[in-house]
This record gives sequence, structure tokens and C-alpha cells, in this order.
Amino acid sequence: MKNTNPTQTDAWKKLLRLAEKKKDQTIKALFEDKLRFDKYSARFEDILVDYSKNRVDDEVIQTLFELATETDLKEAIDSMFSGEHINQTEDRAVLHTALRNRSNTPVKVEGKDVMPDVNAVLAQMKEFSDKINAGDWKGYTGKPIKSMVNIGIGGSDLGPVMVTEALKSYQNENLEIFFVSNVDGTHIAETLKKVDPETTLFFIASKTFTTQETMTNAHSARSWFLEHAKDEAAIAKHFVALSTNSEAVSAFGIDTKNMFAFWDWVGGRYSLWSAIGLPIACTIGFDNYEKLLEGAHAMDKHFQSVDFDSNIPVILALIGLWNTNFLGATSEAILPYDQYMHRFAAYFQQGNMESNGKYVSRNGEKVDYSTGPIIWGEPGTNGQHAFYQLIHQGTHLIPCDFIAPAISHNPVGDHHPILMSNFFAQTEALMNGKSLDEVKAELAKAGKSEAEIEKLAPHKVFEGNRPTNSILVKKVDPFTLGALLAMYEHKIFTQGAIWNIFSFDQWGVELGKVLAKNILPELSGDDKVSTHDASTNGLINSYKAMRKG
Ligand SMILES: O=P(O)(O)OC[C@H]1O[C@@H](O)[C@@H](O)[C@@H](O)[C@@H]1O
Repeated sequence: MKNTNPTQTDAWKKLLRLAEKKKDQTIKALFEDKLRFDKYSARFEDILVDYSKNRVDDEVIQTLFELATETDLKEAIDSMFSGEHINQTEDRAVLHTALRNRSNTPVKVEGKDVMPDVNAVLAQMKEFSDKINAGDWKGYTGKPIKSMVNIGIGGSDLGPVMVTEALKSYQNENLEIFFVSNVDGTHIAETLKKVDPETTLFFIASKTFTTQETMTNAHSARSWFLEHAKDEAAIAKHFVALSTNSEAVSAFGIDTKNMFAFWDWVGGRYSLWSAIGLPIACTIGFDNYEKLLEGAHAMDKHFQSVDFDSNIPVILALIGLWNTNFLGATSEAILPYDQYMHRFAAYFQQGNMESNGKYVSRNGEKVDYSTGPIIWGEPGTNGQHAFYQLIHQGTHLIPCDFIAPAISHNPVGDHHPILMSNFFAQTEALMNGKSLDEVKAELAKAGKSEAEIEKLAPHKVFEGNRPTNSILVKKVDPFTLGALLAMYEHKIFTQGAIWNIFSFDQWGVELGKVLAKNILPELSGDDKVSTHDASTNGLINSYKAMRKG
């Protein structure tokens, strides 16, 4: 991967000039071009991506493509897919794409094709998930598994939670799945109240198998289980490990024949395609899990082979970059109009913010431009009644992605058309707004006096011109979800490549972990703590006093 400061490219400089020149341009006015929707929307399989409601015109879009070319994006994409060690600070390849490489073409890491190992683990996952689904995997008293508990955090939690929720309508009705991530004892305690040790399977999901939260929860689950089973031999029937660390798995007491492996070239936040996806395969069946992989693979091929001007992840990345670096946006909202997708924004919060939340460039210097935005969001229409006020009339520019299915899994009465009317109305409102004249006319029509109109009108004006993408899919099925996930992953990759940062490490999560380990022993005993700053000492000592008194 080249090491280009994007701000030094001709395209970046031109984009700065264009942002200034076009600062009064409105999206609404850009729609005088009757072909705008056709030009600025793209289809991929059952997905339509409409990016026409952005503050971009042909000149801006072309210059953004020039930026991608000048920063050697094509070369960066090829480096990732070909297994180069693009995660340089950890000296690792980045090959989640190999996990879903349904074409099965060789993918080499240090000269060795990884596909035989990938396929072997997939075969192991199929065999296991088929047994769970058929009720053939029996617990220590001979009963089939009914409940599954995934114990993991971060990338070992969010992907499986998000996908099993998004594809809940594909779930085997004989099985329930729970997720325990938080080290707060409440999470495991409340979950264990709902399950029966005789019919529960625990997935201990941790790439490193050293993560404090996960190991603490795993040990509590193990103790709870043994209180009931009273026989260590029973653990083999109720605990499986999803990990890269076989030594730590054995040390925990899980037989490595019940371990599903993956490799250091799979980043935690990109791991739902690996053995970390086993709870997904067990919940929705292996065939559906395979379709998820197929959808992602189809998007991988698109990203790898299609020219930038029709490459969906590249276009979305460039528009996001335009909003961030040239229009001043600092956050992006992801708003799925699909209740099943309620963890989608949370999933890409990690995907985006852990990948591109970096202020150091690939040459080790502090960047002087913005990198990854803050990602947030909730499903529509709940968000509308909570935070859309700020999106419509606040002082921040919040570009939004609206995502919705044309066909609902639950066609109850007229719910879906009502939901969709909101989906369409929001992006229209955000673009067009409502002018002072329109507001005044409306108030006059409602019989308000001149004085009342003058007083009220400014509060009811919507400036509009707020950028949105609309992503309309036929149905949220496994293939489409897989493609959507890969689309966002590659958007993140593209932005990281252009921002010249390392998107696949996460050093920023380390410091807090280390300090917590130092503090833990200080919390026991009665001694006053004085090793920290006054605030931290004060807080720790107050905590101790509160527990005593
Ligand atoms: O899967 P394990 O190793 O338990 O890590 C879980 C999570 O830990 C965090 O600190 C981050 O590094 C995440 O990227 C990772 O997904």
C-alpha cells in the first residue's frame, strides 16, 4: 500500500476549491437534472443504492474518483485481496474475504493457500450446526440442545447478535439464542435464569481467548454448569470454543476437538464470516449461513473488479469522505427501517469506529484532516420520535443512510406501507426542507394572526439540504444481508485507504484495559488508594467507603 497524504493530492486541493465554490448549491436545485436519479443510483442484485440526495454534482464526483486514483485505491484493494500484510502494525494479512470466497480460488498468505483450512472449518461448522438443528447433539442427560449462549464481546459478539437478529425469521423455532458480553454480572446472571443446564450449549467466542470480560463470563458459566452437572466430563457436550488460541482453549478445559479455529488474519470486527459465525449457522441453519457468505462474496467480486464510477462501496466511501472532509460532517447515522436490523448500527459502530478512529497516519505522523466519523443510529421509525429533531433542525450536518426492505417478513395489516411512507418522507424532507414563505402561508391558512405568524414562523422553517443515501433492498434475506455487510466493510476499507491510516489494528482499546488490570487489586482491602491522580484516588476511595457504609 502506498503512503500518500491525501491532502497533498491535486484532487484534494480541487475538492477544497469546489466545496467553497459550491457552498450555496442545494440538492433540491441539483434535481433540475431530470436524469439525476438514474445517474446517481446503482443496483446490485436485489439492492438499490440511491445516492442522488447528496451535495454532489458531476464535477465533485469526478474529482472524488480522481482522489481515489491519486491515492492508489486500486492497488490497496488488490493488496488486501492478495493477502499482503496490510495490517502493518500487527504484521498481518487482512483476509476476511477469503472466509467467504465461494469461488474457492487459491488465496495465499506467505505462499500458502488458506482455502483448504477455511473449507475444513466450514465443513466442521456444517457438521456441528446440522446436528444442533436436527436435535442430534445431546446434552449430558441425553436431551437435545434447546438454548445456546454465546459468550464473547466486541467482534466476538456484535456480528453474531446483529445477524441472528436481522435474520430472526429464518431461525429454527426449537432453538433459542442468548448473548452475554458485558462483564457486569447482571448479564450472565439474567441469562442463566432463562436456560436449563441439561439443554444449553455455550459458545465461548474469543479470538485471543484472553479477553477479561469473556473469560470471566465463561468461568461463571462453567461453574454454574458444573453445579448442576457435577461432572467435568459433561463439559464436552455443553461448551465449544471459537478461537485462534488452542492452548488457552485447552487450559480452560474445552477439548480442542470442540474448538472451531480461525486465524490471525481475521480481524475481530470482521470475524462473523469465520468460526465466530457458528452461533449464526446453528440458529438459522448452515444453508442460510452459506447464503450470507455468498452474498458477501458477490459484493467482494463487485468491489474488486468494477470501475470506481460504478463501484458501490467506493462511491459510498467517497461521498462519506466528501461530507466529512469538505462539508464538515463529524458523524453519520445508519437508520434501518427494519426492526430485525436493530443492531445494525451498533455493529457498524465497531466496524467503522474501531477501524477508522485513528489520528496517526501510515507514516506515523498526526493527520491534519478528519478521519472516521462517529457512527450511530436506531431503527426507524423509533429514531424519528427521538433524535431526528436534531438531524432536521440542529446545528450539525448529519449525513444519514436510510435502509429498508420492499417486502417485510411480517406483512401485518398496513404496517409496512406506513413504515415505508416514513422512510420515503424523511429523505424528501431532509433534502427539501420547508421555506419561510411556505411556513407563513401555512400559518395564515390555519387562521393565525400576523403577530403569531412572525413569532412562530422561524421555528417551523426547515433549511433542508441535508444529505442522505437510501438503500432499498427487496427483502432482508441471508444473501442480501451478506452483500450489505460486505458493502459497508469495503466502504470502511476505502475510506481508511484514502485517509492513509491503518484500518485493521485497534491499539486505542488497549490503554484502558491495562489500567483496569492495575486497578483491580486496589479495589480489595481497606487501604486508601493514593497511586493515581486526585480524581481517580477520590473515586476509588469513595467506592470503597460506600461499600463499607
Ligand atoms: O475476540 P476477542 O479476542 O475476545 O476480542 C474481542 C474484542 O476485543 C476488543 O478489545 C477489540 O480488540 C475488538 O476488536 C475485539 O473484537
